[in-house]
Amino acid sequence: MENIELIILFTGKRKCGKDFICERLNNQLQPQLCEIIRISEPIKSEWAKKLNLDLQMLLSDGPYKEKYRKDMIDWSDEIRAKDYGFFCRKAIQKATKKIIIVSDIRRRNDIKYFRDTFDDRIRTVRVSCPDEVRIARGWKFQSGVDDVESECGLDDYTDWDLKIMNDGSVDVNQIIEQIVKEFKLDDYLII
Ligand SMILES: Nc1ncnc2c1ncn2[C@@H]1O[C@H](COP(=O)(O)OP(=O)(O)OP(=O)(O)O)[C@@H](O)[C@H]1O
Repeated sequence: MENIELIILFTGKRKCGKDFICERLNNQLQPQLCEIIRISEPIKSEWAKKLNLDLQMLLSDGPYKEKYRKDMIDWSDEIRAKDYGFFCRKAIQKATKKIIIVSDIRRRNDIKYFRDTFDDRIRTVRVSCPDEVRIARGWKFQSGVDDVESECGLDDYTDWDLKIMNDGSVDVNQIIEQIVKEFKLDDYLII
């Protein structure tokens, strides 16, 4: 983890396009230098082990993960209550590259964990998108998921290094250019 130079934390509501933007950014950066990690990965792998489920299905973006989302939130919150950095630590421990993109920051304590551990190597990005666009992308309000801390905990957080509107009106290449410029990632781009 001493090797890490920069960790970019992405956050935003369900279906705002966090994962989409992170994948596009990562694809433009040199693979030996940059990687995406997901806090949901250790949550899902522990959950899959516990219930003997198919981890790959759980990791994919589809109805399978939605079926278990609420139960995973409730269960992982029990673990966080004892150790708020548990899943963040597990996720970052596997990282090996210099530039780390975290695609699914959801809580103030997630930011706190990274801030306390990596200090000025952290950058934060808030991705936004109107509800009607999220709906068009498959979002449907779900009680116990959309009205709990994992969705709303960062609604009134304001200390973002960068805010992005991903409503489809801006070309995603422009969004990536903006991120590269803001965080001085030019040296890491694929030439
Ligand atoms: N700018 C965009 N242009 C076209 N499609 C997009 C754009 N942003 C997101 N999408 C599509 O919208 C869907 C939801 O995006 P994505 O999975 O990245 O959201 P998310 O914020 O990671 O959601 P969740 O929190 O549910 O994991 C995906 O199918 C993705 O391809």
